[in-house]
Amino acid sequence: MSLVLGAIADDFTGATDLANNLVRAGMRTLQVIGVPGGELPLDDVDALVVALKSRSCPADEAVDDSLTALDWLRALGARQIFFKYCSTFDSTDAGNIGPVADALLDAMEARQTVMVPAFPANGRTVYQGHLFVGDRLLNDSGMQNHPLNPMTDADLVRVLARQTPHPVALLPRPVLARGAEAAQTHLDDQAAQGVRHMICDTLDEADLEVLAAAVAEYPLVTGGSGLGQALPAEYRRRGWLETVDNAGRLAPAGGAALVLSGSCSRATLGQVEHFLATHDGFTLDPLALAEGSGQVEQALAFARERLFATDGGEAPVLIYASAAPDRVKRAQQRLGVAAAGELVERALAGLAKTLVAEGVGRLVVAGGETSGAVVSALGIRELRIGEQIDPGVPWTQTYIKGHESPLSLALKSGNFGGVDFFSRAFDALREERLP
Ligand SMILES: Nc1ncnc2c1ncn2[C@@H]1O[C@H](COP(=O)(O)OP(=O)(O)OP(=O)(O)O)[C@@H](O)[C@H]1O
Ligand SMILES: O=C(O)[C@@H](O)C(=O)CO
Repeated sequence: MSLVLGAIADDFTGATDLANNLVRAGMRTLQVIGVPGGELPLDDVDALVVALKSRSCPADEAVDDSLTALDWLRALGARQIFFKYCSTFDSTDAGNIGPVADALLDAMEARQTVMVPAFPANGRTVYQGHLFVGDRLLNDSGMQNHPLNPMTDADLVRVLARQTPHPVALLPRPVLARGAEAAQTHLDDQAAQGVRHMICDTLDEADLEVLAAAVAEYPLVTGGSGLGQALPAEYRRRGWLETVDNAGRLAPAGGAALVLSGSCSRATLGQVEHFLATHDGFTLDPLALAEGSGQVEQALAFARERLFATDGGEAPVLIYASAAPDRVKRAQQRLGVAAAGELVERALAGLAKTLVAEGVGRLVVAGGETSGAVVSALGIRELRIGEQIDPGVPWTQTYIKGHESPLSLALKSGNFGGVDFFSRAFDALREERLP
């Protein structure tokens, strides 16, 4: 069968999150990093997810990269295109969700798309167009302090209207409650009135199923990974997708275990604190990195001593720049937002490169931008998606040039994962190795 879904994700952890849900719904899924230059083995692939780093870059760059990915996916015959962004709608008034969605619609000559950021399994729901994280409105969820794209407005119709010159409207819950046909009729009516972008209410999995049934034949859908969980059943119903066993099997894992965290999201801060209660950690500080005070070398020495010394144990260690909002703000005021972020990303990416070359084989990275930097530094082009650790975060595997064994990699979105995620992730992988 041919490629069913081609997805364009605006960051790395977001791509993995979507790929994870597709695998769990039975689609054999390959995640590629950027648009690949050469041939890919696509015989047994139902969905391809292209991971871009286009969430926080200038809008014109995000548009160019997304259009390149679109051309490639359409040339491979993808039946539907999915523009994946964050379940917390991470963007600024300059974009990039609106400009990218508009450019994709134009290129596909499609009249309308849906915006479905909700991921109920992770507490992201939308009601009356307002995005909630758990029981908090988006702007009161911690996302108002995001280092790169603070989200200070939970009304997504209003947020998106600032990013596009085209009309934006709502597909409200009462319509969804009447089923897929009612939803379709509402979407059609709005399209006939020239509404290009439909923000969709979503309270639970049942709403996602209704939405998936209503939009499975749209050329372009957009949103979080929740919609990705519901679409495969619709593809199967239409005879586009075979049923396969275990779409996410990986090879056994090995090598030293390391966690790198550049995420300052609330969930990550809790995970860092929890991990440090029982494991060793090393703090990176952007101000010290800017002064060139040798922090990266110290972090390397710290990790080598614990991971590779002959009497070193199996215990994972953590190197992190994750910090509370006041510390992040202080660094940003001194260095600038982008420069502070880049310093940290560069340091963590460099550490990943060196330590993987020296024997780290199991690596957890926290933060979407951070994951992007690490994956680029490691030269990773493709990831096979495996077992889920927590909703939205699977183990993945890839082969690094010059290494015999695969690198097992978990890319954790900032706000995903239980409080014990960092230690539990490795337990989950170790269990997989038991006979
Ligand atoms: N102490 C710090 N001071 C300033 N910036 C920091 C600090 N620590 C990390 N950063 C930067 O903050 C940004 C965090 O973004 P990142 O996408 O990695 O995490 P996140 O937003 O929590 O994750 P996600 O995008 O998956 O939700 C990165 O650019 C990182 O380099
Ligand atoms: O949708 C989400 O919340 C995540 O997949 C993500 O994009 C965070 O970077």
